[in-house]
Amino acid sequence: MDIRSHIRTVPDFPKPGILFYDISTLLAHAEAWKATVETLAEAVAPHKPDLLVGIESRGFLVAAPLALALGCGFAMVRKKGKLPGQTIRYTYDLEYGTDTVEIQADAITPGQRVVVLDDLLATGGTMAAAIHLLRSVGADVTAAAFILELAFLNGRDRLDVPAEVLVSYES
Ligand SMILES: O=P(O)(O)OC[C@H]1O[C@H](OP(=O)(O)OP(=O)(O)O)[C@H](O)[C@@H]1O
Ligand SMILES: Nc1ncnc2[nH]cnc12
Repeated sequence: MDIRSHIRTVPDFPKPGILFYDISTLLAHAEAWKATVETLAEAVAPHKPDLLVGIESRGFLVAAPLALALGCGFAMVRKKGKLPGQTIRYTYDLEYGTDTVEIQADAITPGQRVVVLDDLLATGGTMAAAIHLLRSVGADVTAAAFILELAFLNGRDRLDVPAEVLVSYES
């Protein structure tokens, strides 16, 4: 299955000059989406996760079916202000401004092996922040995994765990 051919690119979204990589078309194609989840499951399984974590929101779409395929639990890293109970927050720099991610303090059993999922690796800032947050609640983060990476933005350089990627865009 050619997963790349099911990812749509949309110019000038969300602002002029940005090429948006849209996974809606991949999600809508039953066979391509099934192959995506199965291929990611093969890539992630060797990292032996106890738990998968998805980053809001497109990361949830990837991590939840993968957790079912691998027989793992699933936990959420969310944008701030959306999780009940005691939470831990981490604020990180974006190209312009800052963003804040949050997790429930009891989402991880200390020492659990965690693989973090997102749809797309761009600058790596979001994934690096999620990994920082997960470690602060005791996770042993063994890998990050993505459907696609924008390799020309060098997001892997911001990660200190292996990154599993199905489709790489070089330019
Ligand atoms: O590597 P980075 O430069 O940090 O960018 C990647 C992040 O950007 C997108 O999320 P977005 O904030 O657009 O939210 P969404 O998933 O809710 O659409 C994408 O889903 C990643 O989480
Ligand atoms: N170019 C892009 N397309 C889709 N999602 C993104 N998140 C960060 N950069 C993106």
